[in-house]
Formats: sequence, C-alpha cells, structure tokens
Amino acid sequence: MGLRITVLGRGAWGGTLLRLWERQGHQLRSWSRRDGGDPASALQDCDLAVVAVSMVGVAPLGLGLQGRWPEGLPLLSCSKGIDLDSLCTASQLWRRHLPAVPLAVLSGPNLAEELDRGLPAASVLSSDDPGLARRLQEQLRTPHLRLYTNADPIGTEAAGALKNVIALAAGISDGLGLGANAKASLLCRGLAEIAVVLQALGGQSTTLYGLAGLGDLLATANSSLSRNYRFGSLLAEGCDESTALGRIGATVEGPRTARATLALAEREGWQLPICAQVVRLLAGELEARQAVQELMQRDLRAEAVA
Ligand SMILES: NC(=O)C1=CN([C@@H]2O[C@H](COP(=O)(O)OP(=O)(O)OC[C@H]3O[C@@H](n4cnc5c(N)ncnc54)[C@H](OP(=O)(O)O)[C@@H]3O)[C@@H](O)[C@H]2O)C=CC1
Ligand SMILES: O=C(CO)COP(=O)(O)O
Repeated sequence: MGLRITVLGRGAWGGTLLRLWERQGHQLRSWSRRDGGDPASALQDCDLAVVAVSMVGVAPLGLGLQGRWPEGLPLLSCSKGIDLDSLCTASQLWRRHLPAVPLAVLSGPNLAEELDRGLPAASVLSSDDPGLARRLQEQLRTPHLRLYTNADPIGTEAAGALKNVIALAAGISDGLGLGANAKASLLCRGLAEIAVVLQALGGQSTTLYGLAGLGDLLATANSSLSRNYRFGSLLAEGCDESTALGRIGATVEGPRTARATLALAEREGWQLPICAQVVRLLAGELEARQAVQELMQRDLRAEAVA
C-alpha cells in the first residue's frame, strides 16, 4: 500500500522526490515557503514527512514546527550542509527543535536532473533506528533509485555537507584547466579533509567510502549538473561570490558550509587547508591561481589523513 508523504520544500530536490514517489503509487502532498501558509497543516494525516529545504531553511522551519509536530510522524531529512549560525547539521537542528521525532537522513550521489530523466542512482538511508531505516528502504525504493541503509546519520551528513566544498574546489581546478593529475590529487586530499570532520563529529570511516561520501564526491566533482561544481568554475573565471551565486540562481550549499566548517575547524583545531583556501577565495583575499600555488607550497608531510 502507498504511503501518504508530505514533502516540505519544493525546490529542485523536493520536486524530483515528489515526482519519483508519486510515480511509485504513493500519495504526495507538498508545502514550500513560496506557497505561504502553515507547514504544520500539511503534516496532518500523513505517514512520512520529507524535508528538502536548503540548509538556511532548516532552523526557521524547525522553530516554526516546534511543539506542533504530529506525534510519531517520521522525518526524512534531505538537506546537505552545515548551518552557519549553529554549526550544526540538519539532523542536529531537527533534534534540537523536535527531540522525540523518529529521524532518518537521505544522502548519496543524487543529481536531481539525472533522477528526473529516469537514470539509475543509489542512495543511503541513515538512522539511529535500524527498524526505521529498513522500513523506509523498502517503502521508498524505486526501480531507478536503489536504497542502502546505514546507522551513521552524523557521518552521512558530514560527508554530504563537505563533499560540496570539495566539489566547488574541483570546479575551480577544472575551470583553471589544471588537468587530471591536479583534480585527482585535490579529490584525494579533499577526501582526507572530509575524513577529519567526519571522524571528529563521531561518524564512521565506512561512511566516508560509501555512497554519501566518496560516491557523492565523485558525482558532484565531475558533473556540470552540480551547482557547487559550476559555482567553482565561475570563481575560476574570476566571478566573485555574489555574481557566481546570481548566475546559478539556485541553492549552492558549498560556500556557507565551507565557512561553517572552517569556524568548527578553528574552534576544534582541525587542519583543513583546501576548505580554508576556499573560504579565503570567497572572501576575495586571494585569486584562484594563488590559492592553488599556496596549497602546493605548504609544509611537506606524511600522507596520513588526520
Ligand atoms: N538538487 C539536487 O540535486 C540535490 C539537492 N540536495 C539538497 O537539497 C537541499 C535543497 O536543494 P534544492 O532543492 O536543489 O535547492 P533549490 O534552490 O532548488 O530549492 C531550495 C528549497 O529550499 C527552500 N527554502 C530556502 N530557504 C528557505 C527558508 N528560509 N525557509 C523555508 N524554505 C526555504 C526553498 O523554498 P521556496 O523556493 O519555496 O522559497 C526551496 O523549496 C539542499 O540542501 C541540497 O544540497 C540533495 C540531493 C540532491
Ligand atoms: O547533492 C547533490 C547531488 O548528490 C547536488 O549537488 P549540487 O547541490 O552541487 O547541485
């Protein structure tokens, strides 16, 4: 039997998920900020709430729904990033506002446009509650979207957030025409930076090499369908942040996530050189080629991750 699913946030990703599951025979309803109205009313009499708003929308939405969430209604969080104000992932914010909500995270190499075209993809459903993850895996899979489970929501989110920063850097590298060696080196050292954050936040290293980590990094760092990658190539052309954001005209999570991650890194004493150069570039402190040069000239070290 089909589920009654409410999608909160009908942007590119929310819209794609809506169409995907509607085709599977589920009953879909949605709410988006541009509709106005009360999101809580869209949650009445449904079996699952899927949240696909940008990271900036998570905290205000959580605040607005606090104390008004239907008891026992599971929430599937699909936002990828680290919130700049709280330095939290989406599920950490949801836990703050809705402490008792049954919570799962969806993340993986899922460029919306490819899924809309009916191309095959895989993704991971992550929850501290293995029963919830397995139930959603069974109910939400489609012939074109193969779902796996894991029990590492924080690692899954850390990987999904940080890959956007590295995909942005990959767009810069390709935009500057630095070649395959540079790109491969950047992705490897980028993966090492993702590992630092993931492990420090309590995530599991298997997640790093799974769909939400390496999988999503490969998809977004190699596709011009990725807004983060395209944003990076615009920086390489010499655009500043606001011009590049204006040209893309949709959510680009990498810049805010890079700033939030660097704030965490400064607080916790992590070394994240690529992320730090992205933030300096965004601030207009240096040009893209100079950022690369400085990365190449850092003190030599062993390859170890942390
Ligand atoms: N596009 C993709 O391929 C994928 C995206 N994601 C993630 O999904 C999230 C959404 O991305 P995507 O749909 O592509 O982005 P879009 O820019 O297409 O849409 C953004 C969505 O967020 C909503 N939103 C923004 N700010 C607020 C706010 N303050 N309060 C409430 N809602 C808000 C928008 O509402 P409205 O337009 O109604 O104002 C819209 O529904 C991001 O975290 C992204 O990383 C994950 C996997 C794939
Ligand atoms: O997360 C995504 C694909 O998995 C979407 O990437 P962009 O936000 O860079 O378009």
